[in-house]
Amino acid sequence: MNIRFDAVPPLDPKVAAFVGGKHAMLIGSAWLPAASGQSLDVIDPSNGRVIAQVPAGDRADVDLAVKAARTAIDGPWSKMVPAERAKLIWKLADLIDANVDMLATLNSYESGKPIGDSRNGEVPFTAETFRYYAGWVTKINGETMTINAPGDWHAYTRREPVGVVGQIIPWNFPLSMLAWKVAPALAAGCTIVLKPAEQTPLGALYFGKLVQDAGFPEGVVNILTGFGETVGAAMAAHPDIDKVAFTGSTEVGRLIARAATGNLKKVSLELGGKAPTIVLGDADIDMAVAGASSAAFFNAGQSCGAGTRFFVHKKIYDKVMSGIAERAEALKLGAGLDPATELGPVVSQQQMERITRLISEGRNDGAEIVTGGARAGDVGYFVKPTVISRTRPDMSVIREEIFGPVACAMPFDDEDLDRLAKDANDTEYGLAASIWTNNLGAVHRLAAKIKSGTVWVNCHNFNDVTMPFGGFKQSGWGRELGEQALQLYTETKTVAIRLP
Ligand SMILES: NC(=O)C1=CN([C@@H]2O[C@H](COP(=O)(O)OP(=O)(O)OC[C@H]3O[C@@H](n4cnc5c(N)ncnc54)[C@H](O)[C@@H]3O)[C@@H](O)[C@H]2O)C=CC1
Ligand code: BAL
Repeated sequence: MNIRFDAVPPLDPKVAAFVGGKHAMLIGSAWLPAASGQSLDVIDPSNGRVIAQVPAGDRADVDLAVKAARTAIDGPWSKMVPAERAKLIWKLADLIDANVDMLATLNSYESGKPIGDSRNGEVPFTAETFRYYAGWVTKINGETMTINAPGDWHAYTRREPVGVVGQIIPWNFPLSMLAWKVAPALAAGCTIVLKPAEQTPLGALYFGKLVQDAGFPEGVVNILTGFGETVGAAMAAHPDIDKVAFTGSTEVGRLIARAATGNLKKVSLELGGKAPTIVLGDADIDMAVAGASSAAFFNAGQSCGAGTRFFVHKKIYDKVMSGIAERAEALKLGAGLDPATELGPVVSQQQMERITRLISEGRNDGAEIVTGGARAGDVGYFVKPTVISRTRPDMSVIREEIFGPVACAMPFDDEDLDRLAKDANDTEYGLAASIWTNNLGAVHRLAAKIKSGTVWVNCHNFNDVTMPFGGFKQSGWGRELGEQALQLYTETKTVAIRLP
């Protein structure tokens, strides 16, 4: 399997100037180095080279950013009329669109994902998310109640911003994860301390510049770079942060939930997944093969909704498996910035080692490696798109979130929907699932039985800003996107008035 290294166009001079410039954190209206003076390296995952250095903040920087966010929520931000806030959020969306080339390049450079996915998918989705929540600002209403008590009463609820929110995001979708958190929080009237992942801080820092260009009051959005164990942990434990929102591993989600008990801050968590992909006997095979391949290989499998446990009816199993393997072998591997790349590197050496370790465990446990099964090349962090057959429910490839381009499959021969749902639910996770069939009865019965926040039918990894996304079981707490995300960032206050 060849990896193209020679087809990366030179960086646009404006992008090169930003990447090569001195990076600082946005705190209030100032761009500051870490109080400790420390920095961390940002790596190009296609070759392992350092492309930039950003501040490695710690608790002192978190304190400063929280103060700035507190001042902003007590100040001009809370006094701004909703329509004015909506205009600012809309303007930010327009600036994201206007800077699509810069943002897409930064996104693909630091994460390794194909530039087409950033340029045509993630960045437009980011802008759309801000536009959608700009629309909500003027529609966050309370209710009036009819009271069950003698006398005259007027009772109503108010929806108020939860306050200063800490938002900790991952590297797999650096810009859309930012938008899923920042946009509804701004719409609700909160102020924000945002921490991008240490692997992908550049897009978030450029976003900070756009926040300033849009004209947000100082301190409404603060952006801290640094490691999870320092900046992230300090945010989770901070006594003056009212809510923390996190996307990442279930392991860190647990740490955050524990740390947040200090001041009982509100917590929302979007964690791991191990999505079942159920292909029934009547499925359109071409559609299922294309969809299941994309479920496993999109974003190099670094998606919490990725399809990783394929349950395929025995009568079409060989056809589906050979179709997925054929597609895997045809994928063009290369740097994210090469426009022809279909599968980029995974984000880091650590992730590459984790993925290849799990593949080896699958092999040692007796699964069949149909294709792939190892690192690709010896430069950068590429993993061959891998198809693993004849897996068993007890294998670590089936139990653990792999977060790499790996499809694991097992056949079934009895279309007993209760049994299928039981197998699909045999995981600690419950984020997403997909069903491939034209049998409407089976669709609705399975959709009701599967314990996951999203069930896709004849599609996978389909997210829309209107559709709530989040997990059952150990996949998290709360729902992002749609109207439901506003509940994560608002408190309901009841006002009951006995009329004189
Ligand atoms: N649900 C999702 O979308 C994601 C799931 N993951 C899962 O996590 C696995 C490991 O990836 P990692 O990058 O190590 O995930 P992670 O959970 O360590 O990192 C995600 C974010 O959490 C921060 N963080 C790390 N430790 C923290 C702490 N103690 N307190 C507060 N914040 C902290 C990181 O700096 C980053 O911003 C992946 O293989 C995958 O299974 C990773 C990224 C996204
Ligand atoms: N974490 C939400 C988007 C995804 O990983 O699929």
